[in-house]
Amino acid sequence: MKILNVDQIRSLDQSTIQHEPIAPINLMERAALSFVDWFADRFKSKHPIKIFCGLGNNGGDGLAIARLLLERTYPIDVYVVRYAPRESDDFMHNHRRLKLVTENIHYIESATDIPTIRHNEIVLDAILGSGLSRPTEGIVKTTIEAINRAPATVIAVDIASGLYTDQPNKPGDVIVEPDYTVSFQLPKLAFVLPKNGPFVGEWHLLDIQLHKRFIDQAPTSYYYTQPKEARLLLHKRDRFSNKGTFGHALLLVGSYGKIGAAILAARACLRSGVGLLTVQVPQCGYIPLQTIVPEAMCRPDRNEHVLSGTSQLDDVPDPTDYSTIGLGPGIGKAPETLAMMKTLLPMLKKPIVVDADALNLLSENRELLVYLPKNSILTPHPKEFERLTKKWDNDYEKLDLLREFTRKYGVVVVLKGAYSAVATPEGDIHFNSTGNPGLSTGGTGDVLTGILTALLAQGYDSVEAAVLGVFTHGLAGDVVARKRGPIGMVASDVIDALSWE
Ligand SMILES: NC(=O)C1=CN([C@@H]2O[C@H](COP(=O)(O)OP(=O)(O)OC[C@H]3O[C@@H](n4cnc5c(N)ncnc54)[C@H](OP(=O)(O)O)[C@@H]3O)[C@@H](O)[C@H]2O)[C@@H](O)CC1
Ligand SMILES: [K+]
Repeated sequence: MKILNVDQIRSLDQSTIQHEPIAPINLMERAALSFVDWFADRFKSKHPIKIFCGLGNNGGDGLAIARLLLERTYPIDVYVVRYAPRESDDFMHNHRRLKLVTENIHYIESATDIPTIRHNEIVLDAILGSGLSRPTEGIVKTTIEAINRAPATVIAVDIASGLYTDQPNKPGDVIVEPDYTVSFQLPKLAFVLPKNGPFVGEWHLLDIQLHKRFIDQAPTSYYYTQPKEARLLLHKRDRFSNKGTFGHALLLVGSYGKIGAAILAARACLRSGVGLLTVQVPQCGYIPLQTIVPEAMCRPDRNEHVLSGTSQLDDVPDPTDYSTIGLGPGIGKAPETLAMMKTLLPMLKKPIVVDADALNLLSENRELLVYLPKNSILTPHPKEFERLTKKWDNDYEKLDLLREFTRKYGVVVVLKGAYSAVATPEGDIHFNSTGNPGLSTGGTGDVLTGILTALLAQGYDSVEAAVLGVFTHGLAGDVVARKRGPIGMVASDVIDALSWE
């Protein structure tokens, strides 16, 4: 699913009006109706609802919603925040219609007009929407502060008032902090950026049938991976295939005290469809690996405690023996392991997966970055990515850094976190839609490395592997969280819940 910018959203609105065709006021009515359907489905008991409206079309939405809620016998009070002398046409139209059916319309011009909001009430925030052009101030700011202090449930219509759709807010900007954001048709970039968490809450999209052809043709570099799209990436298996068809992966993983990482990556790799798997671990990992993961072949390293590259069976692994390599989980940063990377990386010709301490070794030895084969997948969490690049001031700067890095080295970066971002060498960014806070536990990154290594070994293109792998990893996390709650889950549960259907 595409994520469009604020100008495109405005043009999409116009394109729908022209091509459907539909009158603007009827499009607003459709948006309000879908909002009220969503609301009535969720909030069955008729708690008092306070609807705060601005003077633009977001306010117009609020007024239309108020009328439709009244029709469904919800007790409503409307508060129009009069911050400017002019209202939008569709605001005025809905204002006239609402005045015909209720007297519960109040006007806020100064702080004393702001009502007390109680805990059993519901607040709808329709003060400012995607038309935000400057920080909130004056009576708008004071009203937002009152909403944020209130113990009520707050629902933002389209987007929280004061939050920019696709540009950074300044620290100290006053923005509504909703429990829910209910928006229309397409996600906004603001919804998937970590620092915006308090200003978005749980977000939902309502389909208001905006012009499909416009959306299909609109250029963008931001995407949000939906289940349907992820499923389309999955390769079908031929009845006559054999284990050779699905590749032979090599995992270079583990060190003394971190053999668990090796085992998790290996198990996840096997559960993600790899044909054959060889795991090279330091000698101390040989017995646990062979015992716990009998499906994998094991190359014990000559070194007892860390990976040095040379194995007891033969010398440095010959990359041409393998479809791909997964490098990093649990390897530590020993000089022997760095030496292994220095020997191995220049020998590589096909994309590999790089995670954890392999990333940290790369950030401490940046001259090695150029040896990463094109389209390799790097899976840093934000701190690791910061070490590879530099500190950023806000999430938008982080996205720029991501794009700069993937273009420069021709690699795919999976930046892990809520809505993990898959950044491609072409500069596109795919935000993931699955996953939950339960995945922030030791070992889940090792599981992801195993998954991505398996997909590359099976011949998936790197971007598709990253998008599908991250999606499926998050989905498995969601299945576990539903059963145990996010608090009770561990990385092994995620492997057990992996499903490739
Ligand atoms: N597009 C779609 O697909 C659909 C859109 N719909 C709805 O339309 C909404 C967008 O409407 P909108 O463009 O009228 O913008 P909105 O935010 O209501 O107000 C803009 C006004 O506020 C002003 N203003 C700006 N910043 C300010 C500030 N800090 N403090 C005070 N004032 C400020 C700004 O002033 P200006 O920048 O012009 O000086 C302008 O006058 C969208 O969010 C959704 O709810 C749905 O109905 C249907 C489908
Ligand atoms: K709003």
